[in-house]
Amino acid sequence: AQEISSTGSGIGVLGHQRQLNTFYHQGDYYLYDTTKRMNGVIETFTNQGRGDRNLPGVYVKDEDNRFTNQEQQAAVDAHYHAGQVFDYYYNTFGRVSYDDNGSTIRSIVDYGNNYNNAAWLGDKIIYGNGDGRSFAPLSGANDIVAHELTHGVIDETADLVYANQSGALNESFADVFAYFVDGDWLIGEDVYTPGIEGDALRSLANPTRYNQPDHMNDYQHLPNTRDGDWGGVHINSGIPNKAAYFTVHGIGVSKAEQVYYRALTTYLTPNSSFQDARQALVQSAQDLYGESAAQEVARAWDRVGVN
Ligand SMILES: CCC(=O)Oc1c(C)cccc1C(=O)O
Ligand SMILES: [Ca+2]
Ligand SMILES: [Zn+2]
Repeated sequence: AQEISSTGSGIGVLGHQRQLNTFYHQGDYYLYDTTKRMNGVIETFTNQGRGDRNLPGVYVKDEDNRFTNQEQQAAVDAHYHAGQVFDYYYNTFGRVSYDDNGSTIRSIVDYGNNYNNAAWLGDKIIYGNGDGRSFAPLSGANDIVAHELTHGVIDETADLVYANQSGALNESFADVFAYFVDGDWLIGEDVYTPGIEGDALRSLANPTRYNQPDHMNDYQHLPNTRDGDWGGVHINSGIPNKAAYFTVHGIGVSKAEQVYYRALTTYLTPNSSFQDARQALVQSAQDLYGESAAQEVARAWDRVGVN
């Protein structure tokens, strides 16, 4: 049968026109992108609102290669933003997909019912559609897509244990690379509370704005349970997030992204603490850019009380 890669179009969650890499197969066009290097395929499924027992759901397809229906919007953005994040990691670090071995990036949208979450499940990403009040469909935010795929990168590199300080670092590195991809200090702002302008899930510039600590004096010792957010991984991440904000202002974003990538892929290990992260980042800055950059990174961590 004739099978060809093709270029389609679509409309995203916020009404943006998107150009899409699709695949023609037996009369239909699929959200299946084979244009990436080393056969890095990007494919998008819908779970049609069912739960995790039905993963990965069904391929998203369209008969005229124009994915313009309302119910296709979440899939359009999951596919488009996954391609953007693949390109970011390849163009910036030469990394081919989350595992640097060209693994398929598989996204599933329409997960669950009114699900206000997104998650990396080890080899796929799931996105809820939100309940329309707390969230619009979550794949509509490129920083959320970057955050989830970075969880994949982290698992394949430092593999930071998702609890307590290593877990807060896991969360922070996911937010920091989301910042590098999206370019602003807010996380999730494009889909968070669609009825309220200007707010976000988190802010790296002002963690306290969204009830996160930005200094060790306010580190929250919580139980390593689901109710304790695994020791506060989404709370205490405010401290390394603020250090990242100071680091970018110290050495600039182009150096900072190489320093963060080198720390993640060379020095950090599953049980790394905030202190270990400071050392890994200072050493990476020293390796790549010398003494003055290393001192700027050390200063950034001094300012959040991690010495
Ligand atoms: C920025 C993306 C993010 O934080 O996604 C999550 C949401 C919305 C709820 C629960 C967990 C996560 C996560 O990926 O850590
Ligand atoms: Ca953002
Ligand atoms: Zn996360």
